[in-house]
Amino acid sequence: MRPPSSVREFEAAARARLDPAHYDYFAGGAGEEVTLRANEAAFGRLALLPRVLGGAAKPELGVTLLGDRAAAPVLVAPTAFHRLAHPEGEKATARAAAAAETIMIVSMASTVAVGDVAAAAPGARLWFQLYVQPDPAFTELLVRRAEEAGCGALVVTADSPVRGRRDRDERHGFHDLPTGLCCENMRDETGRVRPIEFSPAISWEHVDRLRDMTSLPIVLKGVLHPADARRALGHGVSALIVSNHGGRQLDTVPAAVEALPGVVEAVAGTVPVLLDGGVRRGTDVLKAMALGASAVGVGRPVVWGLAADGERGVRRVLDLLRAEVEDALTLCGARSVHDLGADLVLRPC
Ligand SMILES: Cc1cc2nc3c(=O)[nH]c(=O)nc-3n(C[C@H](O)[C@H](O)[C@H](O)COP(=O)(O)O)c2cc1C
Ligand SMILES: CCCCC(=O)C(=O)O
Repeated sequence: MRPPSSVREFEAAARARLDPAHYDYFAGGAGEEVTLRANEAAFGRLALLPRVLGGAAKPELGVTLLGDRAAAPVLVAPTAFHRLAHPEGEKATARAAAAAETIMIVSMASTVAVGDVAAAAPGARLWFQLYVQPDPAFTELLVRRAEEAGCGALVVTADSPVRGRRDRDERHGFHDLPTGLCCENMRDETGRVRPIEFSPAISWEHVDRLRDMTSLPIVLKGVLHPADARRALGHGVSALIVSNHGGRQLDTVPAAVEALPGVVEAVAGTVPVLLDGGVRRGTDVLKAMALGASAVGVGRPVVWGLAADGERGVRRVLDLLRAEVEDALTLCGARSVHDLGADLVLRPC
């Protein structure tokens, strides 16, 4: 059979393969899914205003983020439970990310322990995503595991003081991983798997504690308000990810790309600003970068690739997006992803 030739087709292929409860877990959002829809729709409303006669034979797509090089400005956003999508789970995703020469942010809720992900994918550039746990000693254990696995950054998710309310999961009664799968990073010293806890009282002090705990760069994920972006700069944060968690946390917040310009303006070039949410095409990547993002993350597209065809599927999703970015860049008359300015994008009035 012909391999899918777009992220959309990968989603259809994944849907056909997955248990409906698992598809809905991956696909769904919080509440009325207003934000989930908005993430993609907002990219559609932005028009590109290309330049002509300015291209390069081989446009520059590579970016360096916190010392890690990515061949294209498309990272693997952290998503949980990859073994629900494919038996090889995060190992397959990491191998594909390594082959595509991009950075994978491993979810704390991975179904393969971060050390085993690293061991399975030599050469992979991994960052580790953390939900601060109410037990500080356990949080520290997770940080040490990420360090030992060779992760290059700690991505602290700030948009989830509680888990978002997702009707699709309620409808299916999907609350736990099936027998045989678990969040492997959550084993304590005795090997017992702890449940992931959310921390309603998570605060800037937790970021300070993490800053004291590790020399890894800290990336704050889930920032939408410019005032929070400014505040983060005073807490030793090395990068920000503008994200609404793919519409899975607080519903009716703005689309990620709509919140991006305010955050970019607030940090004024002091730290890189990344974006995730709704990126499905190379043109979306260009729009985000024109509005000031240093790179983007993709969540569901990677899961669709994994569910459709394991490592090969993820590799193809990442390669497709890379090829689309290259194509769009050339059609926009730009030589490099570093040359894009806000004048490339016409915003609706
Ligand atoms: C199935 C799924 C699981 C996710 N798990 C996590 C997670 O464990 N940690 C986290 O910080 N974000 C998680 N996210 C949010 C993603 O990192 C990212 O913000 C979002 O998927 C981006 O939107 P996109 O799916 O439209 O690309 C998850 C998203 C999805 C769809
Ligand atoms: C306990 C795992 C949470 C994963 C997550 O962040 C999500 O489903 O959005």
